[in-house]
Amino acid sequence: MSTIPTPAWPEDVPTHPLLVIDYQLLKQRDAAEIERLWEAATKLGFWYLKNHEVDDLAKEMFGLGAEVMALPLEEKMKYEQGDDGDSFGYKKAGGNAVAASGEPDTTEFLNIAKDDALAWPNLVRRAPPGTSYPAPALARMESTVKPFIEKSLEVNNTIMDILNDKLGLKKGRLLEFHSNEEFSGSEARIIRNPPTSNTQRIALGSHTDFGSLSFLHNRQGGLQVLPPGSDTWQYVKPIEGHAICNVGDTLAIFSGGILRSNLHRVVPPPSTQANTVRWSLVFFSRPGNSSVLRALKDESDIIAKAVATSKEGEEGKTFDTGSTAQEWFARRIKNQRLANRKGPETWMASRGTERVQVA
Ligand SMILES: O=C(O)CCC(=O)C(=O)O
Ligand SMILES: [Fe+2]
Repeated sequence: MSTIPTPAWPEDVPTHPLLVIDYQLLKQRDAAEIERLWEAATKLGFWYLKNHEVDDLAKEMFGLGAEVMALPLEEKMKYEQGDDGDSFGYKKAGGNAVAASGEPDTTEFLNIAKDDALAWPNLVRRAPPGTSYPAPALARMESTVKPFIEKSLEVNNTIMDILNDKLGLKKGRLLEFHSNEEFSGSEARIIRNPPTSNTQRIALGSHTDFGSLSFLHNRQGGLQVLPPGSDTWQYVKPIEGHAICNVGDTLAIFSGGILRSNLHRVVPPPSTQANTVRWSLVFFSRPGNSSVLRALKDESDIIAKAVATSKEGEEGKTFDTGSTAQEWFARRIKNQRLANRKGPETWMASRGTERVQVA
């Protein structure tokens, strides 16, 4: 899979530009680069990240993904995530709704818990081998998954540390929520989407990400964002060597809406890439399970001001969720699953900070 060259992006397809942020400059805490990151994280909530040092590890992960997804469905289903709101494990194509109508998704994915990868050779979140993760994932946990997760954590933690300081929080506050000492929903996800002749078919429904930061690697297009104030979905063009990073719900909530968790979805790749199997890979950083999701307004004047001036009834309402990170994820995951669907209300119950409802 990773050896088959990806057809070039069709230049006649409109795309939404993202700022390109240089990870090496962020590591040096370059002031101008920090300002550009801040602009990206607050306006759209998406940016490209270059020079991030994870490309080789991402390639290895794609190789692992190809091995896992080539297994018979029956074998993969032994490691299914289940219907109770657990994310780790395998999700078959068609397992989730993509909209209130209950239309099924077309992507299959494997989620591997950060906690399991870091504790390896122990498995601390999933049942023992045989019911935990498919054999190729266990075989490459040490050589591939663990290094990918460790490096992704380094990248996301660097970004989080910078955003923390810009938000006026005490040093290291956001990182406290994301400590390795507590179990969390943080996970690596490998996604496969088969080609389809139906170019309108939604692969992964409109959503905001559940956690704090997402670090995404893809080769083909198909990811779309709904830019603020627009009702037109726009492709994000994949650029070789550039990851795509985005802010999720929990950072939006902690920051009182200053950081933006933007709606996105996945549709089939356009024209030149339409006949290819689409692969993507994400590392999601999520807060420790017991973290209470609310704006940290008593810890930062900047956040307090943002909450005070936010519009009544819109964002303001969602900043005090009354929910822990664990409850937030379980609710969202559980209610996306078609096995749990009662009607459109199940989809509505799966929503996070999404402010615009798109059917
Ligand atoms: O595959 C992609 O490009 C995006 C995947 C995504 O949005 C997700 O898994 O939350
Ligand atoms: Fe997403």
